[in-house]
Order: sequence, then structure tokens, then C-alpha cells
Amino acid sequence: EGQDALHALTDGFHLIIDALKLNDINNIYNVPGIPITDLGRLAQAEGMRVISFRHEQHAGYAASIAGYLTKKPGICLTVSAPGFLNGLTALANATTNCFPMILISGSSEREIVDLQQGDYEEMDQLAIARPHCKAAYRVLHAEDIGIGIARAIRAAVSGRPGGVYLDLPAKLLAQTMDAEEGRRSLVKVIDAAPRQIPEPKAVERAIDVLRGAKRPLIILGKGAAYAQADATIRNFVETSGIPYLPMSMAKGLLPDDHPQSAGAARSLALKEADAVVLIGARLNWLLSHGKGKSWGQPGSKKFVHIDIEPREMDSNVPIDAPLVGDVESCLEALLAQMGSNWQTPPADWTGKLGERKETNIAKMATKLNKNSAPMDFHTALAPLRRIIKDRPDVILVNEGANTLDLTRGIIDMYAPRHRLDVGTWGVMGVGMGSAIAAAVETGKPVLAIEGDSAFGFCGMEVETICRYNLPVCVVIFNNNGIYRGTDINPSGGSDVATTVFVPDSRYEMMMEAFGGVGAYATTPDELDQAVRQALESGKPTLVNAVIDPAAGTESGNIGSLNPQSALTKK
Ligand SMILES: Nc1ncnc2c1ncn2[C@@H]1O[C@H](COP(=O)(O)OP(=O)(O)O)[C@@H](O)[C@H]1O
Ligand SMILES: Cc1ncc(Cc2csc(CCOP(=O)(O)OP(=O)(O)O)c2C)c(N)n1
Ligand SMILES: [Mg+2]
Repeated sequence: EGQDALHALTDGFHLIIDALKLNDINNIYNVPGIPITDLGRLAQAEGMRVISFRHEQHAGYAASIAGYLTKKPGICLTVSAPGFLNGLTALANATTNCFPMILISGSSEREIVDLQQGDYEEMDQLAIARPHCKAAYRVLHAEDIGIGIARAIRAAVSGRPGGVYLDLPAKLLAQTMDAEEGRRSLVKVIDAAPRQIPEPKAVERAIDVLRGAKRPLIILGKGAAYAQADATIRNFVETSGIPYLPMSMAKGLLPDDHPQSAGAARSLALKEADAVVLIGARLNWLLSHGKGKSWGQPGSKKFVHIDIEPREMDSNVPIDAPLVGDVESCLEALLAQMGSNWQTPPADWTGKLGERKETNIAKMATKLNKNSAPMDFHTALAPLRRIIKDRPDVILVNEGANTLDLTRGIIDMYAPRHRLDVGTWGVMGVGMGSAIAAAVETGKPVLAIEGDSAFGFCGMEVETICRYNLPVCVVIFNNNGIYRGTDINPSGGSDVATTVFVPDSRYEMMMEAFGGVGAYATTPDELDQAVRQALESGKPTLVNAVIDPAAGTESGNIGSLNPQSALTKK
């Protein structure tokens, strides 16, 4: 009867797994180790997909992108102290970007931590996590696991999505309890992210602003992409006839070659608009806080702001028509008020933007078509731009400085949530975790266009990509350095400058080292061929694209943020 008695029991390990599966969470991104190695093994044994990384930061980036793509919290599982701290960067980044994820970390026993008696990897993780995430919980008793997981899920996805920390002391995992009681203790979360309906007066106020506008502009942010309200968003843009600007990760909500896209006339649109509709986009540094010369005369614009977070209103400039609610509910309410005889914007506004767009697109075309040896960013991006147009199903991952800015402006996107990049924090190293999560969660081919420095933050995960044989093609824009490869050590000493790397590094050999395909491309044709082959084969591939080390500018488009020393050289 010993076996029967055991069958009548469950334990912490299995309650966690059952609670996640009960809530339709089937993937875990982790790095094994004490005390959670067996949790990963048992989760895999119970049919969950458990992806093991080489560093917790990338498992965390993967979990955050899984959350962004699925609207279910991505799960990152780590060991205590150092593993938890490695994951915390990704948890803070997820919270900053409003991506839903849960960082689950094993931890030391309370009675030892609280007396600071020096446990293995001792750290008061809950206290340390709290300031860097949306919510943080600890579970001490097996019967509380169900409610703990439920609270973490709801905190991650309700309202403004974000990162949640769940602290599991090692002893919890082996705790046993009656299996039937355990089953009853689990909670299936009901309506985790309820719709937030806007107040009718707020809708009327917004309509009034739009009716009175002569030069209206819509700005779509990654909150609109996250909402998965694609048809409603397209319907609102096209019914209103208002020109729109997509922020980086909102590209593809409408195809970038859409007639109402003002992307190629961004500066003119921001400067001259007299009414701006922000949809899931914050007026933060990425939009110069809604102030300064790029926004024309102060006070020259009225703002409609759609956001699920009420406190976002007036964060940077006064908002004339705050519209608090989820994107889908807000746009449906606006569409209902606009009726069938909505006046689209005057032709002189849309015409002026159209002309500027044509001029700028023509200018870019000349840069793309020139044949340069070695390649520069434009001539390398020309074939990749064509490839994404031919294969709009491919998910694009992108990071770097010049590599980020130029790819964002040159590669048009045609489908929602198909461009994943450094986001609000501009953090380097998100590329491989993002690529792995995109491949695992969608099954689609992934093209990661990486600066050589950016790749350096996450390059070891190419082994992870090979181990799971994921359809990821990494293209490194190898200009031998951070921003470029030509800086000289000003002291004349033997060390190289602080921003340059080993010249002509053969990164593609890293992928070959783990059984993937390596390619070395010095011309646009070689780059085109290597990438098309990778997308055809679906094999893990790394293409080392040689870029002129002198190409590029410091810090890409945001060099002005760099403080400059006022002192002359000593
Ligand atoms: N479903 C949703 N409905 C409305 N707003 C949302 C939704 N999901 C996220 N948001 C909001 O979207 C905004 C995203 O802004 P941000 O990350 O600055 O976008 P971007 O960088 O693309 O401009 C956040 O303020 C967040 O509260
Ligand atoms: C975690 C972190 N540490 C440092 C930095 C600062 C930085 C911003 S961009 C960048 C790399 C730029 O070089 P790269 O070769 O990738 O691109 P390119 O311009 O094409 O040469 C760094 C180091 C950031 N943002 N995040
Ligand atoms: Mg570089």
C-alpha cells in the first residue's frame, strides 16, 4: 500500500507544473541548477516545452517576448541569487516595455536568509525584485501554490502588462500534500486581462478634437501591436483617413507601404500636425517627450491619448482628450461615434505628406542601389529589404546602433508583431532570446539582424539555437566595433581603442562549431544568397556580413544623448 499512499500525494514540483498547465502555459525558458533542476526535468516529463539557455538573461528576454507575442505571461525559471539576478535584468526590461512575464526563482529558506546565516546562494530576492517589477510574491506552503501562480498570471497580464517575480524557497518544492486537496487548491484564472471600456464622455471629447483637426496624425505604439486588435486598428486608421506613424515594434500593424503611412515623412508629420492620436505609445524619450523643435511650436497641437494605464496621461505634456481603456475598446467606441459621414483630413495635409514621402523614398533608393565594396549599411540592407518583402511571414529581430536605426527605416514590415527589437530601454543583447522565443512560440522562420557588438552580448545562445534546431538566421553587420571599427587609442598606447574589436572576426565559425551553417558575405549578392538559403533550409545559420568599418555614426540616431566633456584634452 506504500505505492497507493504515494499516488494519493502530490508535491510542490507537480503543483507548480499543474498550475501552469491549467492556465494554458506550456513553455518554460530556463537555466537549470539548484534548487530547480528537477522542476525543469519534471515539467519536460509532464509534456511542457522546457528550453534551456546558457545564461538566464537570455532566457528572460525569451520569456518576455513570449509574453508579448502570446498575451500569456512568458515563464523564466532560474536558480537563486546569481541566476535570479541575471534574470532580473530581463524582468525589469519586460516591465519597462509592458511585456507580461513571470520570473520564477528558487530561493534560500526564510529562516536562514532572515537571520543572514549564510545559506547556499543566500539573498533576499523578493525584496530585491520588488522595485524592478510590477508585482512580487513568495509562496511558502504547497497549498498556496495554486493561488500564487494565479496571482502572478493576473498581475502580469491585467491592465498595463509587465514583469512579475515569484519566489519559491527550495523546501517548498518537495513539500507533499493530499493529491485531491492539491488538485482543488489549483486556480484557473478567469478573465485575466478584462477589457477596459472607455468612458463615453471621454470618447466624445476625443471625437471633438479629431473633428476640429486640419492636420491630424496617428501614432501607433507597441501597446497597439500587443493588443492583437489588428482588424479594429486597421479599420480605425482607414475609416478616419488620418496619416499614421508606426513606432518601431508597431510596424506591420498596417503594411509599411500603406498609402496612409507617414513613416517616410516622419519629421514633417510630427512638426506640422495640429492633432496627435497616441495609440498604445508613450510620449517618452523615443518621441522627444512631445516637446522641442521636432514637435513644432509649443502648444500647437492637441493630443488624444489612448492607453490602458490612466497614470500615463499628462506624463510629459497636457493631454486634451485622455482616453483610458484597452486599444480595442477605445477604437471601437471612436468608430461608433465617427458614423458613416466622417470627414477625412484635407487633401493639402495628406498631399503634402505624400510629396515629402516620395522625395525621401527616392533619396533612400539611390543609397540602396549603389554598389559599394566593402558593403555599407545601406547596400547590405538592400537585399534584406527585398527578402522581407518576398517573405512577410519571416519575423525580424534587430539590435545595434546604426544596425538598429538603419534597419528600422529601411526594412518595411507587412505583418503585425513581426519586428522585435531593443524596445523602450534600447537594451543590447535581446536578440538571441527574442529570436528563440519567436521561433518557439510561432514556429515561423526568424531573421535576426545584429550589430557585431549587440551580438556579443548574447552570442553563446547560438548553441541553444542549434540544440533545438530552430529556424533562425542570424546576420551580423560586422563593422569591427561599437558604432564603427576605426577609433584609435588617443594615448597612442598599445591597447586598441575602447570601441573596436578584433578586425574581421569570423563569427560564422561559432555557428559551425555547434553544427549550424556559417556563411561569410562581402557583397550584397553573397548576403542575399546566404539568407535566402537559410530561410529555405530552416537550418540555424549565421551570416557574417562584412561592413565598412568607417560606416556609421556614434550612437546611431541618438548621439545627442551622449554627455560631452567640456574640458580640452589634458
Ligand atoms: N491592450 C492595451 N490597450 C491600451 N494600451 C496598452 C495595451 N497594452 C499596453 N498598452 C500601453 O501601451 C503603451 C506602450 O507604450 P510604449 O512601450 O512607449 O510603445 P512604443 O515604444 O512603441 O511607443 C504603454 O503605455 C502601455 O500601458
Ligand atoms: C546592455 C547594454 N550595454 C551597453 C549599451 C550601449 C550601446 C548602445 S548600442 C551598442 C552597440 C552598438 O554597436 P553594434 O556593433 O551593435 O552596432 P553598430 O552601430 O552597427 O556598430 C552599445 C554597446 C546598451 N544599449 N545596452
Ligand atoms: Mg558594430
